[in-house]
Amino acid sequence: MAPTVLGIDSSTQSTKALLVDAETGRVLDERRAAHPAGTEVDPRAWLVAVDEAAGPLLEQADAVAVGGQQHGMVLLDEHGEVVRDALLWNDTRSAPQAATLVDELGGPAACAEAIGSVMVASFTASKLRWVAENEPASAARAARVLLPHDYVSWHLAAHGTEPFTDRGDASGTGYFATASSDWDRELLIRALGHDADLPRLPSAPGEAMAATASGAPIGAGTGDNMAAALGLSLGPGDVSVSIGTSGVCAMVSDARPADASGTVTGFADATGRFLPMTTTINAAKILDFGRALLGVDHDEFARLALASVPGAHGLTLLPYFDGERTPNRPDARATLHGLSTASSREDIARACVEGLLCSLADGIAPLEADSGRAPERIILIGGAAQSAAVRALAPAVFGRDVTLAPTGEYVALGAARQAAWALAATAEPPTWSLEGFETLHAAPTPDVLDAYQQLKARTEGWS
Ligand SMILES: Nc1ncnc2c1ncn2[C@@H]1O[C@H](COP(=O)(O)OP(=O)(O)O)[C@@H](O)[C@H]1O
Ligand SMILES: O=C(CO)[C@@H](O)[C@H](O)COP(=O)(O)O
Repeated sequence: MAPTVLGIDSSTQSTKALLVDAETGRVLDERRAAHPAGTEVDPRAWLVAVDEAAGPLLEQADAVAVGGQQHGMVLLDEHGEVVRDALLWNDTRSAPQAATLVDELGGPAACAEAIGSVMVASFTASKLRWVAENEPASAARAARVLLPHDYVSWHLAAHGTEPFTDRGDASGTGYFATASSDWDRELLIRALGHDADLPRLPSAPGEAMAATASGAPIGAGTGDNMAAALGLSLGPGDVSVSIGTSGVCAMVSDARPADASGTVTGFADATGRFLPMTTTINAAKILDFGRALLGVDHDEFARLALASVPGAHGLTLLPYFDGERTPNRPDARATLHGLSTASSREDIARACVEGLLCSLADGIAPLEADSGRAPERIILIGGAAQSAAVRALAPAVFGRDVTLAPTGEYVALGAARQAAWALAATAEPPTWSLEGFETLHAAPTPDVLDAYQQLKARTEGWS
């Protein structure tokens, strides 16, 4: 019988677990469990969720790996107990601390050179500095700092295992040097005020870092976006656009990014290369907000949006509801411009979908500029890629064809591929063929993006 592997996605809203055939990548079983809402969460809730979703599948797996939401700050004391709730990637309270750290490092260009990215509130280091300044007793108790996926992997490992991580997720902390692929302790100490234990890094991608109590190898795991790239087998010329809690545009690159403008974050990937990315804080929630406001379900919301016209009869939504990260406007709020008494429910739904897609178009353009070439494929994934309106309007707003990936859990699939890699102990991950991709065409609607850019420029400096 072919070996089976378990891939786990511990993302913002839920844990998803896939049991997968290690030779073909075929999904054999799938389970999920919800996470608590909010940007500050007791990390033990993720362990409850992983036990619920993955527990029944773990015994059947020959290897396992975990992809997790990036950047979240898990603080543990010397006994491994949780010091305070984890601050998540979408918690913007640490924006001033991020700006201070960037200054202390010598400005945006120096920061990008040191860690591959210009730090913003999402990065773990800025959260550590926030705790050091605002809750010094918690900072003093912190003996170990983990990322969400490290904490979940450690929970699955046999008793006595030292925590471990990978360079992909580590590159979102703000204390990992992407040039040397190693921790930068000076940056950790600068952020937290003292040294702390950090998880072990693999010496090569694909390495088995530990084993479960029953002896199944555990891969290093990685950040959810790095896992999605692995799950999609993202290749040169591909840009993935993920619409989950966050909106993420990503591509793989052999060159180490260091964008001093801060738009493109220069993370490492899970294969030894890099994953230049742009990320928004407001993505699927824009549609969740719209449909709650209109009191309809996903399907009816999509139907309403498609019943309006390009430009929603003059309605434009700048969707920075909970502050934004790309562009870096942590204190921003959303703006709906152009309402008249003739505006309809259909127009409001349309403005939400177009606002979401324009914010993603804003994320694709800098990746294109950075790589100096037009993407060959723009691949749509994530929960909100299931919306019929998103599917119909994405090629119109982006002004080019879009490749729709078959509905699936690509983060968990990528984690499963990493587990299969650890099991095979080969130099490269196994090749799994993906089928069922569909090309979406539409007539371009450039005026929609123009109106959005004008509103964005007009609201610069507003909060
Ligand atoms: N048919 C749909 N239309 C629009 N949004 C959807 C649809 N189905 C799911 N979603 C949204 O997708 C989001 C979850 O996406 P997912 O990629 O699983 O997020 P995450 O990985 O960040 O936890 C939720 O906000 C949910 O409302
Ligand atoms: O902060 C980032 C990327 O830098 C986010 O993409 C998080 O990794 C959360 O991802 P999702 O839960 O939306 O998948």
